[in-house]
Amino acid sequence: MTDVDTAINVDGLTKQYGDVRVVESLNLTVKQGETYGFLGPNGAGKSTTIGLLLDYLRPTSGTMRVLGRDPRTEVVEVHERVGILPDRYGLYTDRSARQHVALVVETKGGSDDPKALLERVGLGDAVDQNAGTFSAGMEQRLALAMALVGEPELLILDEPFSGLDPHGVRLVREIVAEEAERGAAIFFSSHVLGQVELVCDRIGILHNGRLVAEGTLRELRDGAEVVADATMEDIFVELTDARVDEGGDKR
Ligand SMILES: Nc1ncnc2c1ncn2[C@@H]1O[C@H](COP(=O)(O)OP(=O)(O)OP(=O)(O)O)[C@@H](O)[C@H]1O
Repeated sequence: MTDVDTAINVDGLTKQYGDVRVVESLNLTVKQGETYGFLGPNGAGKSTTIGLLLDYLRPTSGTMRVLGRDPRTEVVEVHERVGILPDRYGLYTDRSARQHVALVVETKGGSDDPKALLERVGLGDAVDQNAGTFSAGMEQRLALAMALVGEPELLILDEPFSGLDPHGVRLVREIVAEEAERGAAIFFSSHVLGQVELVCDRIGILHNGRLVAEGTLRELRDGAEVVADATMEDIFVELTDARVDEGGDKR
């Protein structure tokens, strides 16, 4: 597969802190236009992987390509073309939602209408409200609007359902589907397994920094020795618990 066909390509990626490898020999490919769910228990290494892809962190070893570019040497080009919802983001308490989105539009040199993007994420009534007055769910919706600026070729979303009520969860799922329909690749981490099951083309399960399973829901079901109608949660528990038992400890 050439770089043109791949949104993300990771080869032998390792991140080590002291003696502890939090991401270990990770190989991962996300195709153009694909929706890929990146799952794993708390501390599995999902945010670290995302941090490496976006050059927030530097790997110990391994190579990466994001939209054909090396994030270590071409970070500006990568960030221009990727819509990012990080796990932790800082909002300006004294700036409105509109100002936040406008800032991203300006940075990316785009022409999006901030109000339209905010309406899309359900913040139509809070366009000119300061982010300092926002609830956690409203902050998450604003961060998503910022990620959507410029119709990015790739969306990297770290826990996009975090803090959202059921309406918000459904909205994010619909937005992910719409973005995929437009042709964007979407790589997102999540613990909301029912939603992952509904929107992802492929799913990767990370455990203790290693990819322990990858494939379509059907392929994961077949590989996990679970019943035929097993849910994503059944598969997740089976795959990640088994590994803990094998290893004997849960770091
Ligand atoms: N700066 C650091 N120094 C040492 N260890 C770190 C550092 N940053 C992260 N870790 C460890 O790396 C591991 C992976 O963390 P990471 O945040 O990537 O997990 P995650 O899969 O995103 O978890 P969660 O689902 O809880 O968000 C954890 O054990 C964490 O304690």
